[in-house]
Amino acid sequence: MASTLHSFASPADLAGSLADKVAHTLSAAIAARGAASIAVSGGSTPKAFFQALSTRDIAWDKVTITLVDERFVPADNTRSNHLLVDANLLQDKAKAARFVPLYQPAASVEDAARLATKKSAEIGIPFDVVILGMGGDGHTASFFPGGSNLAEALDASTPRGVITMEAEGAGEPRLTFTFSSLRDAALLVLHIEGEGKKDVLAKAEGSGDEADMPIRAVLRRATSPVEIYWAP
Ligand SMILES: O=C1O[C@H](COP(=O)(O)O)[C@@H](O)[C@H](O)[C@H]1O
Repeated sequence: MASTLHSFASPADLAGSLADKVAHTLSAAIAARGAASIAVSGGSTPKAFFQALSTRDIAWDKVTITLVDERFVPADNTRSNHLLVDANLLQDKAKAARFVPLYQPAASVEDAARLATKKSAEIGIPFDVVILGMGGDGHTASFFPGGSNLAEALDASTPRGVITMEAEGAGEPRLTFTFSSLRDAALLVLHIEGEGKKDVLAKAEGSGDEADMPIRAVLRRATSPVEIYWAP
């Protein structure tokens, strides 16, 4: 599926414009179906976007928010993506939204993945909005190069849901939605910032194995157009 690059003069400009686009998409879904869903990424990039989105006028009580991936750590851990969303997105007007966490206080990360799959199945498919990030190693969500379950995660025939991932570059064991869960969002965004990530994107757009740069699976095989939002 084709991708479109949207470039902005600054991260603040990007955050405002992406917040407007997402708010519009969520509101359209609410008008059509009475509910809307969004799966967001963690990491350092989305903070300003989260803060901008939280101020937008949406019927937030009809919106379900979840994460595309999470570390197997509780929500009070400083590395938790849930904590980032709590502090920056579930604020202001967006306080009224429902949040479905991927982390579950289970005995193992595998048990947590099963529970997260069950709970997230209630959200409805496909997601209205998916916001992906990308690491310097070409990972997206928790699709890490060398990841323990990477082939399963990227296989389009793997059922929708949450699986586990362990990888050298990942730190803690991870929980991640599969590629099949994310590829068909009504609005599928790749949000990246900085010249370094633009170079990584250019490399990913070239030839090479998906396993080396898993973002390639999204760029090559997503069934929705990929809207790339970039600022220096
Ligand atoms: O590990 C993660 O990193 C990526 C990218 O993070 P960033 O700090 O480079 O913006 C993120 O998309 C993913 O959700 C997160 O778990």
